[in-house]
Amino acid sequence: MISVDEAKKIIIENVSPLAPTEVYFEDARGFCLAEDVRSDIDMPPFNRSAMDGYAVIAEDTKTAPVVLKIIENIAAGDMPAKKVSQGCVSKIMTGASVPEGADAVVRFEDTDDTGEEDRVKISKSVKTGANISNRGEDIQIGQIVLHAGMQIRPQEIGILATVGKSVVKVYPAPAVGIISTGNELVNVDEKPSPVQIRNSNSYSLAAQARRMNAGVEILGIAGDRKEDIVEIMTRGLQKDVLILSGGVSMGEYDLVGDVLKEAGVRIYFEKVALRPGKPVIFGKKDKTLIFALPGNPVASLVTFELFIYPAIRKLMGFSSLSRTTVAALLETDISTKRRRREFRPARCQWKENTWSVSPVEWHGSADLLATTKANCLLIIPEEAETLSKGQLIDIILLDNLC
Ligand SMILES: Nc1nc2c(c(=O)[nH]1)N[C@H]1C(S)=C(S)[C@@H](COP(=O)(O)OP(=O)(O)OC[C@H]3O[C@@H](n4cnc5c(N)ncnc54)[C@H](O)[C@@H]3O)O[C@H]1N2
Ligand code: MOO
Repeated sequence: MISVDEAKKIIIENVSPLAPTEVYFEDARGFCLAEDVRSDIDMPPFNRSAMDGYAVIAEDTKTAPVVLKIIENIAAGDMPAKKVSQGCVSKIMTGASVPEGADAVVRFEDTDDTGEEDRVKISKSVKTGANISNRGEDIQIGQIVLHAGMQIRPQEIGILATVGKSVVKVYPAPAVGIISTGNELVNVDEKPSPVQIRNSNSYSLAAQARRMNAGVEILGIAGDRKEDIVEIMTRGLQKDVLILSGGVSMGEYDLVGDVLKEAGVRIYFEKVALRPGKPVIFGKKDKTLIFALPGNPVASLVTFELFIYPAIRKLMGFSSLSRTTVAALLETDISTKRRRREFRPARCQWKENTWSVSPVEWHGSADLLATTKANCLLIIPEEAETLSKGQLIDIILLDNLC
């Protein structure tokens, strides 16, 4: 049996990024940029007022309070028409172009009314450059503003808009197919008999993959007969990633491993030293990555986050592949089972300048409801004999906000 780290390493070594594709920039959120993006403009594109006020010659304000003559009113988007000369000012709004001659802006709050429409009293002196953002101080024309490999978040979308890059090259998300196996499974809208259960794994797995932007097709339920699994798997092998759930342990009807081998899938591993999720298969056929996960819903959820998450991140061109892990203070003692690395549903919160974590009440690998109370997985190392309240422990954050 291999370790979690070895399993991850094998997966990562056997995944290559998908070929980049062009998308409209508004659709690029969450994807990894596949090209450097340069600016076609300076930002700001002109010397710009950062405040509503008066464009002045700083020298004229030295003797403030001083009364100066207003020669123009410049709004954002206006081209200034007049040069500011000694003794004169232009009224200017935030975002407007600073007129020739002016070298500072005095805020409205630092002026007083004179009672005359074309005169203003400057009550406070300003230094040269005050309240002016200089042309090109943020971005210079030709500068690389976004680098290949960056994740496109809302702020990168804004930069793409700023530099007029409406079509951008990204690594696409994979097409994912999901098959659940098991004679006991029924569809969501059916009432299970006393020996049946509803298929939940297909939907939680689909949601996990969709949250990464993947295109998902739920391919259906295959009964525990080789022919059933083979038939539905043929469709799944067209995908970039095929996920199967159930039928991977030691039972007489656990046929997934055999079916994969008979279909010519190269199997890299079939068991990993972890809890929950020991029986987990990773294989590959042509370009398709195949993950066969244990049927127990928490094992399915955890093995997705541990193994499929990094595989999809790599397909999508990212270099950071795993979910965020942080150290947290354990709030209770925990008894360990040892030998396999354990991942327990837990709840963390930011308290007194540190993360604190407690395991949630959990009845094992089938208890999916417990995970709805969790926002992280607490990691119990293979070798840990006991874990005590107050010690630092690694946790994997499952949500953006905890
Ligand atoms: N003799 C052994 N038995 C088992 C072992 C073992 O090492 N030796 N491992 C156990 C572990 S650990 C797990 S996890 C399970 C994994 O079993 P399978 O992947 O073969 O899964 P199934 O037997 O098909 O199902 C297990 C459990 O999960 C329910 N299930 C299955 N599919 C779904 C679904 N789509 N939605 C919701 N629930 C599902 C299923 O009804 C079972 O209750 O094996 C142990 N046994
Ligand atoms: O490891 Mo199984 O995955 O306990 O439930």
